[in-house]
Amino acid sequence: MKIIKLTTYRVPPRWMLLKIETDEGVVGWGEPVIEGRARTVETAVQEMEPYLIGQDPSRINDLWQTMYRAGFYRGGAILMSAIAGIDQALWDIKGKVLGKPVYELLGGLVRDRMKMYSWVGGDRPSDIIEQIRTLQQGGFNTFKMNGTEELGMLDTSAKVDEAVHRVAEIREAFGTTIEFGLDFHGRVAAPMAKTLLRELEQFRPLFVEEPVLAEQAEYYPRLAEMTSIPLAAGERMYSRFEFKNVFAAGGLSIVQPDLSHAGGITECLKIASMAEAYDITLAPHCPLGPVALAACLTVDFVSYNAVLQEQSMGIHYNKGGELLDYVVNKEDFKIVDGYCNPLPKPGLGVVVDEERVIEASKNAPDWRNPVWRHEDGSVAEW
Ligand SMILES: O=C(O)[C@H](O)[C@@H](O)[C@@H](O)[C@H](O)CO
Ligand SMILES: [Mg+2]
Repeated sequence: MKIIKLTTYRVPPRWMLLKIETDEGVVGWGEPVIEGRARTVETAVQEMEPYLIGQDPSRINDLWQTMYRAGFYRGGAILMSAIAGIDQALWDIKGKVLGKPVYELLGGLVRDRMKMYSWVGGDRPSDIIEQIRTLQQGGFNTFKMNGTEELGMLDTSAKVDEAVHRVAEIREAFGTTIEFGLDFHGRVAAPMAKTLLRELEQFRPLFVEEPVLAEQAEYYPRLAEMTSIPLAAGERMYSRFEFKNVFAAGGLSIVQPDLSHAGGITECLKIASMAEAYDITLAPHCPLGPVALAACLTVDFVSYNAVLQEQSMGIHYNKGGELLDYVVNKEDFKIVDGYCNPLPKPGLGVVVDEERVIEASKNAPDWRNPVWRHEDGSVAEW
């Protein structure tokens, strides 16, 4: 079997799907994308083609290593997202050829169902209580929200109170009948992280995500020393070569690689097992589409330390497109009592509605995240 064609489709709300075709008619789908840089990743995928066209798609390990090493420069959000989507599609092909879901090729299920969580509150966390109540009725009991709005590197007690008050209201309304993570989203600089973590400690959030920016990872062990709140990070780290330093330094309780940013299934499996050696749990990042989610679930169902899975149904980014818009087998993604079952179909388990994808790609938006500014006019972390 040989790879004969790669086709990318940028589709609403902000995703990109990749179709890899073979000379024997087996097709694999992947989701290579960096939110807000879809066209850049699309070019990176195209630049990977010389390593792939004419090659045997079953040799995923050799193709992965070639894509990673042969271009001399390596790593980073763009190249690792391109490799990620291609890797997902290659695993999809392998499973389809062998007639098995990919998790069966990786040693089989380590659990029967996977715990999912849902975003609430949007970019500027609001209406959270109502949104939690609605999602609770749908069976969710684990949520995530932004911990703050814009925050200066050094900001006021009033801003700290605002963040703390929001969390106090949630605990007041729901007690411990729900759990929630707070995503600092890189908006909190090291000087403010300590203050916020100290003030939030009493409400026991399930985790605080990106307590500081990934480029400040040396703070993770220092912050972990002063709080019992589990610290989570990983969506802006792109290979095991980045994660190894963070694992060795300590401080992270939850690692959140993104299956569409960190080299795909092949790489994230390695990251997951490295994390397990450090007693770090796995909660793959996934505010993206159905192929990315299926790739996450593939890794979740074979990783002992997988504890939580993000999914994008109803997320504030999904304007103009929803998680299941482009799949035929919607029922396979059903979430019951906050859990998702393994996807039973061969490959990644996603049946892509190709007509819908092609149609939607005709007016793909150039999604960008907003540019926020502080009161003094300087750019703010979004
Ligand atoms: O935890 C999450 O889902 C992420 O922080 C998410 O909000 C961002 O990755 C966003 O997709 C970037 O455009
Ligand atoms: Mg996040």
